Amino acid sequence: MTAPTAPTGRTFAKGHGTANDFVLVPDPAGQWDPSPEEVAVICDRRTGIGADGLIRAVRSASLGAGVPLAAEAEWFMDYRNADGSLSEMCGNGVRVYAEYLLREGFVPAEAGDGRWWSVATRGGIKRVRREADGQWTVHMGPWRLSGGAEAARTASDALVGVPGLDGVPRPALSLDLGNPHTVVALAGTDELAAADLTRAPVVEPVPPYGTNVELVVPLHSVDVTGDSRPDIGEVVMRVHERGVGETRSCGTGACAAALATRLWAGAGAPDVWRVDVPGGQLTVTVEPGGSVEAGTCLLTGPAVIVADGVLAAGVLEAGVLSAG
Ligand SMILES: N[C@@H](CCC[C@H](N)C(=O)O)C(=O)O
Repeated sequence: MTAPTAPTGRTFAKGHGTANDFVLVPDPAGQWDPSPEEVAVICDRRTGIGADGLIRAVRSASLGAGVPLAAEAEWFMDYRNADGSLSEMCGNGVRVYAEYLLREGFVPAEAGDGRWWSVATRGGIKRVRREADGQWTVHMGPWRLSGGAEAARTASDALVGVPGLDGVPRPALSLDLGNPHTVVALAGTDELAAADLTRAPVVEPVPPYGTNVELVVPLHSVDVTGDSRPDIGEVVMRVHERGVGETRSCGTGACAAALATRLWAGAGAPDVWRVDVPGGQLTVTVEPGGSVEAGTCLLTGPAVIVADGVLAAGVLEAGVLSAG
């Protein structure tokens, strides 16, 4: 059993992006390094606050001398999954984190004025921008097919058994968005609804660091400008997240879903994709200059802070003890 390290009476905020929800804990000086058990206690939906993940707001400079991130990004997003495991990146979380930093006054008010500024993550520096409608756009930085050129050629590098379906493993594509993803196309929305994501999909070969699995059904592409090249693609997605289970949305997963579907659609596929998730809608924009196997993309979606609170004294200690 790990001894609790958090002072009790700790404040937190609760927020979500397309119903992917987070507990945000301010720790500017980097004095609290929660154990996996403590994170799990906080994220428990019955005995804790309840969330898909915990975000610790830490000044990059407090991470230690020589951390190169501090010069570029004042704040580091320390992201933990609900089971206490670390992740490199969270696309919904970084938007909610940006909204939280702005609301707390941790960044100047001008950071909400449509300009780009930077947040540090384990997956590298991510630039964020608040749009006029209050949504946030994240420059997600580099993505790549985990299987490189060969995966681009075969359009698949893994097999996924989806619980609740016919038991036949489906071809899938692995992508790296800073964190790992495996995208599987299903035949239609009936299959998507029938998948049982209370159980983890079985991925072969087994990814060395685990993976988030996206089930997708491409819908249609729309030619808005009438030049016969589709301008917007649309895909519907459910996700099983590493370290959590099924969630109602995943921002990095939406990017992976859009990028895989775009590759499968072939030459002339749109660069802008609407991704419908159970918790809402996200937009993924593939930037020019990439190839079929690597590039950069943007993610746009909402970020909402819904509550502020104080963790009651003794909760972590009691939770960690009862979990043990
Ligand atoms: N929901 C997030 C991804 C969170 C991390 C993921 N579960 C992992 O372990 O990589 C998103 O919006 O991207």
